Amino acid sequence: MATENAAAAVIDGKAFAQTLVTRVGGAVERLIASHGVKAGLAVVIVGEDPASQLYVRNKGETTLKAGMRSDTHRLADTTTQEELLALIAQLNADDGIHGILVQLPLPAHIDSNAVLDAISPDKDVDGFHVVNAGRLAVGQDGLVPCTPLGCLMLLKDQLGDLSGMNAVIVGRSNIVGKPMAQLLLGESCTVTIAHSRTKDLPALCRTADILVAAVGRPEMIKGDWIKEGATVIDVGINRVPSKDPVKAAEGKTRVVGDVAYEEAAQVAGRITPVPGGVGPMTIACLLANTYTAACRSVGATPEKLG
Ligand SMILES: NC(=O)C1=CN([C@@H]2O[C@H](COP(=O)(O)OP(=O)(O)OC[C@H]3O[C@@H](n4cnc5c(N)ncnc54)[C@H](OP(=O)(O)O)[C@@H]3O)[C@@H](O)[C@H]2O)C=CC1
Ligand SMILES: Nc1nc(=O)c2c([nH]1)NC[C@@H]1CN(c3ccc(C(=O)N[C@@H](CCC(=O)O)C(=O)O)cc3)C=[N+]21
Repeated sequence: MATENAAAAVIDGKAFAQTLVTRVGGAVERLIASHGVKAGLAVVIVGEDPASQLYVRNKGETTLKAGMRSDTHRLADTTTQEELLALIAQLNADDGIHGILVQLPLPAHIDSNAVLDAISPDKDVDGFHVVNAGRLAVGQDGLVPCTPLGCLMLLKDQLGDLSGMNAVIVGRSNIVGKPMAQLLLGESCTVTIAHSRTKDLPALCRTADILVAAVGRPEMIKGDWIKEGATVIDVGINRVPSKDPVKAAEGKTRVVGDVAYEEAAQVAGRITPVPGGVGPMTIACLLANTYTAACRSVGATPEKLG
């Protein structure tokens, strides 16, 4: 039965992420004290996309906040694949760098898979290397993609044991949908992955106790697609014109998710907002992965953070 004026609990990813960054900072300090190693992250960005520049700046600032080394390599969009591969080889060989992130998307003249697979799997803090995808699939320790890892932390914090729950993931990308499915399967959820060819997506979504939206289409998932009381994780980051027509005409934008938040919040039990939900968790998990990689590089056991 629908409750009148029901409103979902808002999952505060921003606050959770801040706590996680603080915890990573403490663990980083202890690794310096015990092993003399300061965790270091290198971020590589090719080209001038303003949204990418913003993410890269946020990542750099948060990395420093956690007491880590943060190097940013800004390359022109005319950079050749060979030049990029040479930089990665140099970072792979650098003992002070434990994590390497190459910001996606890359310019069209560069083969992204070739670049991602050139990163040493032990430094692949994005978890995009085929070896880390394989480790996740077979349940071995590796590095897990940051966005799905952050979503899982929020879900476990909210719901505790996830076993037996029906999880529907909308989106099958290698960076979000597929690894999210592996993680939830690992938690003994019953997992369904939906995509652009899925039949009757609204009906499928209504079966979900856990609904993860990673589509890249602004506010596509409507309130009446959601089962009452479900937990909704909105991964989408979409820039749309500002609500104010004057500001919109000036080119001002706002960020919305893949879920129609206002109506979904009337039905869901819990929901992540955009902004302030999954996005900040992605950055916090990037730091956690860099710390984990730094520990493994010296044979230390990483502290449990999530
Ligand atoms: N918060 C964060 O930290 C991050 C947010 N994002 C955001 O998450 C979203 C998804 O990103 P990403 O996974 O890279 O996106 P991709 O574009 O790689 O994948 C989108 C997926 O959605 C599916 N899809 C597209 N249209 C529909 C539709 N009408 N019905 C059902 N499924 C559909 C596609 O299906 P098909 O395979 O059939 O084409 C595809 O599997 C984006 O908004 C992105 O900005 C991404 C990374 C990190
Ligand atoms: N190699 C690689 N790894 C990535 O992890 C990667 C990438 N490439 N390319 C781009 C996407 C996108 N992404 C985001 C990370 C944080 C926020 C984030 O912190 N968002 C805030 C602010 C949103 C805003 O206002 O713009 C929030 O949601 O609250 C968003 C998006 C990482 N990505």
